[in-house]
Amino acid sequence: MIQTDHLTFQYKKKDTSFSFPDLTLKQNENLLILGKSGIGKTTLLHLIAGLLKPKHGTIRIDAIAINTLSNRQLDKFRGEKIGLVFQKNHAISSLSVLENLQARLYFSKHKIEPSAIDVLLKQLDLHKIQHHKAHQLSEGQLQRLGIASAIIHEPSLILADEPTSNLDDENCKIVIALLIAQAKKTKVNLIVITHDSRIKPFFQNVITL
Ligand SMILES: Nc1ncnc2c1ncn2[C@@H]1O[C@H](COP(=O)(O)OP(=O)(O)OP(=O)(O)O)[C@@H](O)[C@H]1O
Repeated sequence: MIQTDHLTFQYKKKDTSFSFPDLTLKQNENLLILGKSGIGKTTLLHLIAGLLKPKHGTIRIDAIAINTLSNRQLDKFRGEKIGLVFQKNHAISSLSVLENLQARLYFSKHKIEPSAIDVLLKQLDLHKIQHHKAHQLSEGQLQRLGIASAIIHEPSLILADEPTSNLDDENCKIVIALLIAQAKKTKVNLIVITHDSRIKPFFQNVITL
């Protein structure tokens, strides 16, 4: 469950201030946030992820007002509860697919059954290349590794920043369907921000900034 109230933000040394519409997502609900380049989509996603602090307003995730947490509490909260899918891959290039996932799990301190890693590798069609180093992977494989890394620790919120903008139509559909299926399977909220309107039909809740 996510709720934002009267969120505003201003970057240091920047005149422009952002004022965001209130968002409410019940358990299992997904949201697509559209908007033209520079409107503040990534800023909003980073506020929800606790990577930025709002100037005013509140962000509640599972009833916890994250803007009241200390930086240390926030790091812990984010590591455990939030799965971030970035536009660019953040895989460690010298590690294999499997090692990247194990590293993500290690840092989240979350324990899962070893068989659950296998299941995820299969679901994301990464099992045959699980021992390949990240630097050997294609863009599509890296994108799927990015999704696996974002959800391996079973977060309660998945946030995806432009997950499809570098993908062709077919891979765009595959990636968005995977994200939605994963969110449904683990009964968590999914928020996607993009200017890629191809993915609009996949979402019931859509807002444009
Ligand atoms: N760290 C920063 N410091 C100062 N200004 C920033 C910073 N990050 C972003 N901005 C500015 O804030 C505005 C909104 O940026 P943001 O990245 O949130 O937009 P966006 O809607 O996600 O854009 P895009 O679709 O191009 O990624 C832009 O004008 C950008 O230049």
